[in-house]
Amino acid sequence: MPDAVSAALDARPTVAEAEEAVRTLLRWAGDDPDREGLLGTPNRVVRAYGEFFAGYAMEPQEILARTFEEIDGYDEIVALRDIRFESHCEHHMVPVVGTAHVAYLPRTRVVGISKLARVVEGYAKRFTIQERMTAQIANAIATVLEPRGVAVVVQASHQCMTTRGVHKPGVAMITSRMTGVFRKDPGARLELFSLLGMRPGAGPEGAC
Ligand SMILES: Nc1nc2c(ncn2[C@@H]2O[C@H](COP(=O)(O)OP(=O)(O)OP(=O)(O)O)[C@@H](O)[C@H]2O)c(=O)[nH]1
Ligand SMILES: [Zn+2]
Repeated sequence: MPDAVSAALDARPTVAEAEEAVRTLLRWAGDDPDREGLLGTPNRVVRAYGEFFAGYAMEPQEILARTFEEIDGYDEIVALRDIRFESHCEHHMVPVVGTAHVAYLPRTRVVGISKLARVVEGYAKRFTIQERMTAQIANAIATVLEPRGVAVVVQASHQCMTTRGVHKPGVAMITSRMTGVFRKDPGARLELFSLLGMRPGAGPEGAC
């Protein structure tokens, strides 16, 4: 875990301090935190934050640690498509919701497929930007599995663009990170896109 993240985890405020911060924001919004309907809200928000930001306590590289080597020479792409995730934009602290496609070309070992989805969760459940999250997912898989290549494609809708600011609903942000053969070999990339049901050059389908 990067030192800055683990230091921040160690220095977490108490529940009471976090609840007080929510009361301050309620007052900033123009409401009265002491009215009946809002009395339980600070504690609910603090518990919701525990879910939204569970990724800070996860170590995605450890999630990938259990691998299987008995694969009888399997040397084709392994791909997991449409992994839904919920994240939060680090600039506005509002939701980012989307899907990730994660693929790799194994060298000698594979990982349990649920672990790929857990790695997405581990990086999504933080304050982040989509580019960094995309790179972190790919880097973790590349580092631990040492495959011949990793590909991560993320498509998401950012509420900071849909519910405020520029107000552009229906806009999808698409990011990708390719390593190894997927970066170097256009044939491998084409095969990947065909497995994922994507046509190179075509527009994205099903924007969130
Ligand atoms: N590259 C990138 N930008 C993001 C992401 N999430 C949010 N943003 C953008 O971060 C930028 C922050 O810009 P600022 O000008 O500092 O903030 P702002 O005044 O609230 O900007 P507006 O959103 O344009 O109202 C905005 O353009 C957001 O759309 C992300 O995952 N990646
Ligand atoms: Zn934002």
